[in-house]
Amino acid sequence: MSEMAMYTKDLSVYYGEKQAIKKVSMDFAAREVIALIGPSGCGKSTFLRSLNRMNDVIAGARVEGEIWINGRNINAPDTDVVRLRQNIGMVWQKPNPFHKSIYENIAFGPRYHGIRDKRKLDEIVESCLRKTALWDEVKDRLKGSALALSGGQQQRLCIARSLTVQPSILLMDEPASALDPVSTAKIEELIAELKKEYCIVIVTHNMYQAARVSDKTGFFLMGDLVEYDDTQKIFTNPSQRSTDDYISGRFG
Ligand SMILES: Nc1ncnc2c1ncn2[C@@H]1O[C@H](COP(=O)(O)OP(=O)(O)OP(=O)(O)O)[C@@H](O)[C@H]1O
Repeated sequence: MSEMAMYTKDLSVYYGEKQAIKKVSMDFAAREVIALIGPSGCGKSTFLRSLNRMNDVIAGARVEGEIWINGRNINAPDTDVVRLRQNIGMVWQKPNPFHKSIYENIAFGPRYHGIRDKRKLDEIVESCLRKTALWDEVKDRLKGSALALSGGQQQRLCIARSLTVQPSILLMDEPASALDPVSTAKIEELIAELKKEYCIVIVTHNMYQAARVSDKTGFFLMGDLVEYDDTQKIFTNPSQRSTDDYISGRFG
């Protein structure tokens, strides 16, 4: 059996009276890519955000149920959310590098967590940029502004930034939807490479992308997890009629 990175048990999320996620139980294996798909408004981003407690900062949002990582329910009130977010990195739809140099974007997190030694920081910067295949493209301009990079490079920089604090899980909310096809292909190659080390949960509207990059796929509809299975099964022989309708483009 594959090693488990995380699982949810009866996870529900409410915005005020409205229930956006309905008792979702889902497991995520280490070193696998899990795609979350479904029509707009079905709750994919809400579910993803709850996995590293980002919904805590949304006014009116309330989370019920359990999320287990390393033998702890991270929804418990005594969870150290800063440490939790070290373990679970997040990459957003729109690249959001800091208005700082390429080097500082990567060094920021480790420095925040107490690493001061310049040689150690240099090592982290190089290794994270290598992991995201950016090193050769930027090694001669580490002091240059991150904002001068292309959109695709900025997104890979943001992925590199999320790796600096040694997470085991990466959450990605439509990481390539703002990028051109070549940059998208690079992000997909990167995901295939990163899954050797990390569990990656990705929300995508692009079903071809889900089919290309993921091992397992979860189909959400109106806050319910309708079906969760091997990606190949979901895209060739789903068990539920609504999954079939969605992947065949009959709605959504
Ligand atoms: N901050 C919020 N306050 C109130 N309701 C919200 C909030 N964020 C999302 N919702 C509602 O929760 C439901 C799920 O939204 P969510 O953004 O998670 O869906 P999604 O599947 O990710 O959609 P999309 O694919 O369009 O990004 C929707 O009905 C949405 O209107």
